[in-house]
Amino acid sequence: TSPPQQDLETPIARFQKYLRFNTAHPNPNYTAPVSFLTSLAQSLGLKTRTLEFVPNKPTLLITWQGSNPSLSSLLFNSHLDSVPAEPSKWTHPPFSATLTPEGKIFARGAQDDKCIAIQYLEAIRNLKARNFVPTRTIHISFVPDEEIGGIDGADKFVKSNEFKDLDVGFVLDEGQASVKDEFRVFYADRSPWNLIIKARGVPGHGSRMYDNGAMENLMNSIEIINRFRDSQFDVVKAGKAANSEVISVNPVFLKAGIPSPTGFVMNMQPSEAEAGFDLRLPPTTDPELVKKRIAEEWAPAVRNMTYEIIEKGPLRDYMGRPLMTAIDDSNPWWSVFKQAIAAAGGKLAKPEILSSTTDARFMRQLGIPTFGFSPMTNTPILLHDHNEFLKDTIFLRGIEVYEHIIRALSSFEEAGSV
Ligand code: MET
Ligand SMILES: [Zn+2]
Ligand SMILES: [Zn+2]
Repeated sequence: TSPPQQDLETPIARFQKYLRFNTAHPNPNYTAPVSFLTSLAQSLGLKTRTLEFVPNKPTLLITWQGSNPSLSSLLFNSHLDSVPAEPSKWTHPPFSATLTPEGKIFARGAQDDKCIAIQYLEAIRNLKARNFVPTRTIHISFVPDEEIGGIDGADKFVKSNEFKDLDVGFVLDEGQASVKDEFRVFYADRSPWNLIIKARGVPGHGSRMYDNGAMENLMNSIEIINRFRDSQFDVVKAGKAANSEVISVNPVFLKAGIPSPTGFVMNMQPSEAEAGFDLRLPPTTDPELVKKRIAEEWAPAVRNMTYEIIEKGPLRDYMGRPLMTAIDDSNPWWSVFKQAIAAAGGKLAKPEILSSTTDARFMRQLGIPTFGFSPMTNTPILLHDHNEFLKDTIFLRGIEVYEHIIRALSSFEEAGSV
């Protein structure tokens, strides 16, 4: 474990220091980590800028100037925030960044995604120490609010004039751990929708059986939604598609009943009942078909149902195309990226769609080729879980991988116009 007066002389110590800032929702502390990252970047001779599109929600932008400013730049993105943690369910406090004798660093954010933030900077430190000079300019962004949808974070950043001035040609954002020896790379995310369905119905005595009660109407809908969920999950269970290639719909809250001081009134049937769902749509999904299904089957007016869909971000790019980055010869960055992983001595798994969602969708919306990548092999997937950890050896290896990636991408001159 770490001494109380922690020095910052090693990459692991700097990673631990960053992990100790509590940037969990609902009250993330953004000020302290931004000032830590700012001084870290300045000690490396990098230019820093803090942009504040919404008060108290800073985006930190770090720049390593390239030798040829006429080429488009590279952007390495990560988010400052994390999901909450329940300390009582953890073996080590979630913001202690405890390093165990077997080299595991326990912290909320160790995988998602504070590892890449420090790895980007450590890779630059090492490249600078070897007098490497990038041809393309390299930007690193640290954005707020990814975990709550990115509306005040990456979305505002990519739509700003400051972003336009960066002339970004290619983006790397976070990915996900790999349980195998191969690195995973993501060319698309699923898009999130929040769905709230509300039933109204005939109220009445708890003892009566009658048709068209609110609870009955809601439960009918839940059964229908669950059948759809099964139909999607069966495809995955049969091995015909990955989790991220089907539509997921999972109930996340239920709200009904007439409250009483001891809980709920038990002999009255309520006139209203509500349920909330997390939906994730693969990039090629036709949203109109899903909306039709919701209107006609999941929350039909004939069963006294109403609904609200909250689309958390874009589904299509500015040209109306699905938000997918090409993984063929039409995207020159793909082959440069592949070569960089090979040069690092790594193996790359088949590119995937990410089951969850990242800020990459906002960059893809602009048509900028964007991959999701977090260099974690042989690591259990613990994002949003209890006891999230990353092994020191995996973290350090990731720095080397980014050195190769930055070297290759920033020296790539052919794609001058992309
Ligand atoms: C709702 S926007 C995405 C937030 C988070 N990264 C998730 O996938 O759940
Ligand atoms: Zn993340
Ligand atoms: Zn997350």
